[in-house]
Amino acid sequence: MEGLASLGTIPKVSFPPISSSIRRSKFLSRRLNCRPSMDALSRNSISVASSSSPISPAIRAQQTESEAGSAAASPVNESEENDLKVKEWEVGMFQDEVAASQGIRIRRRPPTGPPLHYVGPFQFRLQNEGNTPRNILEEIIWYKDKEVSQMKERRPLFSLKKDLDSAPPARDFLGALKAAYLRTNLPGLIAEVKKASPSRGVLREDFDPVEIAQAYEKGGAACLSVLTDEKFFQGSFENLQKIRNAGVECPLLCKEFVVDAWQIYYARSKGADAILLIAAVLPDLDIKYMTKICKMVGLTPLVEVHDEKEMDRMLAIEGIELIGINNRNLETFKVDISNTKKLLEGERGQKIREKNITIVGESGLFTPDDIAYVQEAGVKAVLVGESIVKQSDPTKGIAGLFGKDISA
Ligand SMILES: O=P(O)(O)OC[C@@H](O)[C@@H](O)c1c[nH]c2ccccc12
Repeated sequence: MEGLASLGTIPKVSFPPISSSIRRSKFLSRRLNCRPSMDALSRNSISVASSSSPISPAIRAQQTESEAGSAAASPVNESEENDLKVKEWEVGMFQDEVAASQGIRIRRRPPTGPPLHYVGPFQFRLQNEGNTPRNILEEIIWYKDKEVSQMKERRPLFSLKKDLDSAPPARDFLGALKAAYLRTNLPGLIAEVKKASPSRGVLREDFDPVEIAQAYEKGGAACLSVLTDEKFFQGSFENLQKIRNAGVECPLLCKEFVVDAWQIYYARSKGADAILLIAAVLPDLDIKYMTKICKMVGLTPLVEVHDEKEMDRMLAIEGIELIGINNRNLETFKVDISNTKKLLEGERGQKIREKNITIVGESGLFTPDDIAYVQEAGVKAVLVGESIVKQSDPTKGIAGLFGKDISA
């Protein structure tokens, strides 16, 4: 399992009963709104991931890469295409099972609708219970899944990779946070360039991302976080690029909802220095694989957790150096800064210190007392948006947040 991230091939298994293969193909054709060929229907041995090696978007990115490479040389024929689609369906199925076994409630994409012959009350029931997102995070993730697959079609991985050489060099995000802590004896600030959010609406009407970024830098921010999600947060990759190209020296976190390793390459190509990975969305294998991809391309992964279970999962993974504790529950929007304290207490806190992991307190921080509270709890950095972005002068907003000028 550990080595899965680096493998180029996926283990082959056979579907024992031919009928289940046919069922899957039919099911898939409904889901994909296409008809699988007889070839795919009659095959009882196709290449899929075995359930002992749950495949993730991470692996899909690898597949995309090799698919992209081979597509140029030889066009994929119909039966191969069908096999691929069957495989994708299998992959999705295992992904949700694996995620659920790790306590992840967020489903990566809507479950397939009811079989076509189901009518009347069944359709009604299934639509409400299955195919509607259960909360805002799930809604964002389902949308992101579609958005990313469209973006991938326009910019396949192999072409994206070529851009990495010409991307502005990655800077040391974690190093900047540590240096700020040493310099000020206060948590290093990741100041967020955030126009709006689903829970708070528009935070700032006159939103000039570069001006805000420069004001944050002037105010003593160690790093910046730039929302790139357009639909729910009114952010963009254009903002990220503009800030980077304007010469802002603070390392930049790409604040995204990552569901596919492709997004990591994309963020780097746009000049990001770090990227968020959300444990409530990504199973362990994705986190492991994606952290490796991040390191390969020079991005610092910031892994976000919001409860004990997610923290324990991340503490069991080797090589994680930066963990954010979100005080906002992304499923309910409830904000409670005592969450940071709760997750750093007792043995957990001990383990975090032993592993020398830097903890970021995220969300709902407004006053010097809030900062002191999370610092006391053990954080060495904070991620702050609303309270500083709303100030007419965000530079002063930072001084207000810390109760003193931290720029010197
Ligand atoms: O505006 P606030 O409450 O200071 O929060 C900032 C940041 O923590 C929040 O925007 C955030 C934390 N994790 C996220 C994941 C996705 C989108 C946004 C977030």
